[in-house]
Amino acid sequence: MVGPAPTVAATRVAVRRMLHGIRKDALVLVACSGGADSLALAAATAFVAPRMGLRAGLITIDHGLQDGSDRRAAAVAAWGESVDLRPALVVSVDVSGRPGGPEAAAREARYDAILETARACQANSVLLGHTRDDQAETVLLALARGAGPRGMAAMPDRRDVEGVALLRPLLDMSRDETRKACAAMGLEPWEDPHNLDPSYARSRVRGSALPALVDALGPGVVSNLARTARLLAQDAEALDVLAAEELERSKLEEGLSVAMLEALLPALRARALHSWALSLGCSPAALSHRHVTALEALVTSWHGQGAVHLPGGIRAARVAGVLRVVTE
Ligand SMILES: Nc1ncnc2c1ncn2[C@@H]1O[C@H](COP(=O)(O)OP(=O)(O)OP(=O)(O)O)[C@@H](O)[C@H]1O
Repeated sequence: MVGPAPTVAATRVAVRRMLHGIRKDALVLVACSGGADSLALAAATAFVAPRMGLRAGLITIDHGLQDGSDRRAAAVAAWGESVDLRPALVVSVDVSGRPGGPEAAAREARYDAILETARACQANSVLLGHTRDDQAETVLLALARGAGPRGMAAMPDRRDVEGVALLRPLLDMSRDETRKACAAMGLEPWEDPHNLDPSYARSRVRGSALPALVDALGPGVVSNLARTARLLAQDAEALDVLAAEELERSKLEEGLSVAMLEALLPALRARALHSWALSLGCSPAALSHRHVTALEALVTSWHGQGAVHLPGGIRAARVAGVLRVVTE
């Protein structure tokens, strides 16, 4: 008997590993754009989930940004139904009026819709088709933007967002492998024209910067960048635990002890201040490196005068040796 092509088998193994331990009665949703990565992922899930006693459905988002995007989304959902991914849902999103560039706005609208839909249909996990190549591109972009170790830690293979687990089983596979898996299954992926549009930074990284690095340094660059993300994620996790302990120690009734913060190593101080700002209600998306640097300056400057404006209308100031929220 001839088994599946190696790339098809690899996607199935990756999905099986990720789904291992998920509650049997739970619904798993695959987020599928119709592109090669998420199509290979959806096909693998359709194969693996019933054999593991799990129910799996599909969600495809119509961003409404291209002519015919509604027809394409409907075709992806119809394919999902045909392979027993049920429910197979099309969700249309409005990307206008969101902060950031068009790419960021579409991503934010997509994640909001995916999480909302998952909760509405009581799916506690969503599978996403990011590959090693996506991970390498994210690391390069974060490096070039000075996003620091947190940004370069890129995408975790698992992240829990208020009761929904976002799972990325294909992070160890290459885009080339997902293309080959689709071809081996006779599936025709959709090519997103945005992926080639040089007005998007990620497209330029995908189309020129990363291939140039591979040319200069060899094909191992992609997996090395992905490995960098994993190593930084481990470091970030350890530092976050330490910073949380220091933050607790620095807490006073009316704010944070400046003396305690000053005594911390810079990496721990920045993390503690970041967590503190989040605990005050700043949104993670809006809280930038710039805000944290300004908070640090407030702590470590000789006079510690002035106030830092944080997202969400929050103002922090140093008042008599205490970093506190000020309302005046
Ligand atoms: N329109 C969409 N509908 C549903 N899920 C999506 C959509 N766009 C992206 N996703 C999910 O997010 C993942 C990453 O998408 P992104 O566009 O960043 O990468 P990609 O490499 O182009 O992925 P793909 O080849 O699957 O489109 C996809 O694999 C998919 O799981």
